[in-house]
Amino acid sequence: MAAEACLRARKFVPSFAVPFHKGQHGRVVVIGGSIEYSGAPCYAAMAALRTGADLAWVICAPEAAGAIKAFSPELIVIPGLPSAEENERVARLPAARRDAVARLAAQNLLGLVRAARPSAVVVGPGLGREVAVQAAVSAAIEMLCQGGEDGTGPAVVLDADALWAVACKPSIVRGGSRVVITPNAAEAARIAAAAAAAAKPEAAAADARAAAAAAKPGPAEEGGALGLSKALGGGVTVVLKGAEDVVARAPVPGSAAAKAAGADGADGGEAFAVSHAGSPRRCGGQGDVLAGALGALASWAGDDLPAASAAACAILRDAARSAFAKHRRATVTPDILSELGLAFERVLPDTLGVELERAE
Ligand SMILES: NC(=O)C1=CN([C@@H]2O[C@H](COP(=O)(O)OP(=O)(O)OC[C@H]3O[C@@H](n4cnc5c(N)ncnc54)[C@H](OP(=O)(O)O)[C@@H]3O)[C@@H](O)[C@H]2O)[C@@H](O)CC1
Ligand SMILES: Nc1ncnc2c1ncn2[C@@H]1O[C@H](COP(=O)(O)OP(=O)(O)OP(=O)(O)O)[C@@H](O)[C@H]1O
Repeated sequence: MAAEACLRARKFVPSFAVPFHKGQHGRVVVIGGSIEYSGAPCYAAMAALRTGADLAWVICAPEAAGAIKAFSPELIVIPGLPSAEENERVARLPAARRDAVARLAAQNLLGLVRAARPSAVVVGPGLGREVAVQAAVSAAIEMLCQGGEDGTGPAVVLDADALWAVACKPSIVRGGSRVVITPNAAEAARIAAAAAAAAKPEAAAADARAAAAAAKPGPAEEGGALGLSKALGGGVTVVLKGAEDVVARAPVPGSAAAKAAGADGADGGEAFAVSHAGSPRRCGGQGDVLAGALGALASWAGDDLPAASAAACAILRDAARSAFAKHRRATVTPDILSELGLAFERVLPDTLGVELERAE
């Protein structure tokens, strides 16, 4: 199934045979980066570029902007998230006032996102969990997942601390058909517990948060990813990361896909494991690379986000394996970034569309 999904992905990768201008192969916006975590958004944005996107933005906390700019001149850096001072101020506000401030901050954030005219938005790497940042990003995710007025908005990839926002309020992704979430075992357990708590009659917003906080990671089996997509209302693609990555998407109840599946007596949806050989090294940041690579692939995938996800997982694993072969125990995430181009061609061969001159 993963091999079949990669075959699907080969069909939507843009070729270099056709003339195009800067931006047409992907404009990826990463929302993340805080004073503690400035590496994660860099890894995600650089992975989008190394996978083939033309332009990458990072919208980050003002305190992180200098460090992110210093990482690479390739990145367009916008200090558009609430500052540490703003986080302290908002944390002292009463809840109702906090919501109003969050809505305004979310509108500002979306204004910055729209100005970039993105093909994909990756939310979460290095975002942190400060109150004002989480409130603004949660409201922004909810708006992004609605897909814009004509339903043709950018693909949305939610990773790392954006998944904390989903665990606090699972309904923010409901109805999102061009949305991928990329939880590790801990993040999947939080979202599953929160979605189950939120589904109970008369559940309060605090119930989901309490259930998420108490959740413990369990075994990541295939039913887990499909079950998670279903618990989130279907339509959302889930990439459950682990020793093998499981990609799944349940149909939205009442949709044509759900009705067709129901006629067969099945629940429907798609679920498969990506077990492409990876690296034994578990240095931090590999999830960020996956999220950024997925941002580029999702830009081209239209509705086929399971195929984009399968390809991104296989490419990340292949690149990590190559990096480990060269650097062994010294492998760090930038080594994996350097391997993405060749890994892409091994996983999705014959997608360049042009002949390369052979070195003598
Ligand atoms: N250089 C940088 O800037 C980097 C920044 N980063 C940024 O850091 C932020 C926080 O991200 P995060 O992944 O540390 O947070 P979270 O999900 O709470 O995990 C911690 C908890 O979950 C558990 N746990 C984790 N994985 C598990 C597994 N597979 N299976 C089972 N358990 C697992 C783990 O368990 P423990 O280690 O305690 O056993 C612990 O309790 C985020 O913004 C991210 O982008 C990183 O990207 C790295 C590079
Ligand atoms: N045990 C494993 N063996 C091989 N590959 C793995 C293993 N665990 C994770 N991976 C690969 O690493 C990728 C990132 O997974 P990981 O669990 O490290 O994410 P994460 O915790 O979100 O990372 P980050 O450090 O960026 O926060 C996965 O997509 C998967 O391909």
